[in-house]
Amino acid sequence: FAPAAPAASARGAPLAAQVRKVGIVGGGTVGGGIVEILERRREQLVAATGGVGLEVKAVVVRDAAKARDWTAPPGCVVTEDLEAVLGGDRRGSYGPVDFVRSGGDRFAHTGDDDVDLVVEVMGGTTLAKDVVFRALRAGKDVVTANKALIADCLPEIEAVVAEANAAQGAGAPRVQFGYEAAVCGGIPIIHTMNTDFVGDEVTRLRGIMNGCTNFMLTKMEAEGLSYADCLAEATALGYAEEDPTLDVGGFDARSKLAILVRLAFGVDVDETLISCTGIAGLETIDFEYARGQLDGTIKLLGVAELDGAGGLTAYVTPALVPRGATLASISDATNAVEVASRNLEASLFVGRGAGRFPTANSCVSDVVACARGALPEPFAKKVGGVAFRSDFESFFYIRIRYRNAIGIVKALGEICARHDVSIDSLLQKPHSDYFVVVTEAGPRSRVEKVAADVEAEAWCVGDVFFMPVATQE
Ligand SMILES: NC(=O)C1=CN([C@@H]2O[C@H](COP(=O)(O)OP(=O)(O)OC[C@H]3O[C@@H](n4cnc5c(N)ncnc54)[C@H](OP(=O)(O)O)[C@@H]3O)[C@@H](O)[C@H]2O)C=CC1
Ligand SMILES: N[C@@H](CC=O)C(=O)O
Repeated sequence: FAPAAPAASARGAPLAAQVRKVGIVGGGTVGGGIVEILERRREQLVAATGGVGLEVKAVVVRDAAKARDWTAPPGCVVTEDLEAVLGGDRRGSYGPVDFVRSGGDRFAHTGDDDVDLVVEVMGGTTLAKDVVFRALRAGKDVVTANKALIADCLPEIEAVVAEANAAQGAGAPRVQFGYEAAVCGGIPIIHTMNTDFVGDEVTRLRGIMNGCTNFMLTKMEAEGLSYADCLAEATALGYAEEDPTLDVGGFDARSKLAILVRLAFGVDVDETLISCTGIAGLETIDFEYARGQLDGTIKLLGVAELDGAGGLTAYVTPALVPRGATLASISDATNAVEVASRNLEASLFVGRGAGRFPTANSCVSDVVACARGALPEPFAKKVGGVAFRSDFESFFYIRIRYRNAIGIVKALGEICARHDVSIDSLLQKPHSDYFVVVTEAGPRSRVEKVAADVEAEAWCVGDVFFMPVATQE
């Protein structure tokens, strides 16, 4: 596939010498944004692709009769029929590239209308998997924002991309797979990890990887809004997943972390083995202790680090973040990823992690790279010899609600001693039903045992909540 040199249009902008026919599966928050950007930036994108026009031929939705907050461009159908996008076989070729002038600067194909680039932005891991795999097997490039799907079956996707390329035959273009939007929305972290760290050795990744929950935590802390109100607002703004349990349960961040682990460390980790705690257990009192007693705030973090002894730990959890740490200042739907590495030492990537245009922007970047035949290989090579460990070490914050009794501190001390957990400090706001224990550094598994034993005490009310205390750097 060799794009021809662009000609100039009457308005001075380059004209499409060839056309990539794009089919989008999903016309919601992200899909609508992609349609809008491709239309708004049509001429500039022809220049960016080196003369290849991007024509959206079909947008597949669940309910074609539903009113949309975006407009289908001329020549594009909005349909419930997946065949409009998946039909046809593009193996070995991108098909005819002839076009005729059809009005303005828009060009239409004289040949078949089979889509040759599929953008999957419907979400889910069942039908979406069929869409992605079928498209790849038919020799179509695929761009997706679907981290749940990638984390769920990354090795399978890798195999299907390889299979699709083997079927292309000598001299035929590569079948490309792009997923920039799948991790941290608008931050170009996939491209960066795939290209800019190849000569480096990453030792730690730490970040805020879910926009919905960061938006919620920001609102809960700053405005004292309820969990339910914050989630409703995040949903209205297009940040939440169709099933918001994925956001608030930490699972969405876990999927993103699993993908980054592969790119940064060359290790495939079964994401279900990654310790994952969401934000549902947090209470107003935790923000009060974080702010008042511990000079910090609370963020949902994804962390992955080498332990220096051939092991890799990874986890998703709310964490107490010191006020002076960079991550403490990341608010609303913004995401941030800190990367510690041997050559670059400390790098920080910050940007919008969710929402229509930040996410659609990443999809469009992938579409343009596909049109230029320039998407890098999707997944960094695997390395051997790194063992994944699901337990991890940290200082911990443990919040306990209690009813008054004699000997609580003694009992707590005995429980901690039993599980080899060393107490750094005991904190209590005056006249509070709660107290907080901050531990010295130790494994999470021991703190979990302390929490279970405390919950069994007659003076303990409800569940014990615990989270790591993040380091400043
Ligand atoms: N929103 C965000 O900020 C981000 C989202 N993502 C990912 O992007 C993907 C899409 O998210 P988003 O746009 O927010 O989701 P939406 O729920 O807003 O949109 C989903 C779209 O897919 C369509 N759809 C769903 N099921 C089917 C089906 N069975 N057949 C045909 N069409 C179907 C829906 O059709 P209909 O409209 O008719 O119901 C809708 O148009 C997800 O994988 C998500 O994780 C990634 C990064 C950020
Ligand atoms: N629900 C996700 C959307 C982007 O990935 C989030 O809030 O981060």
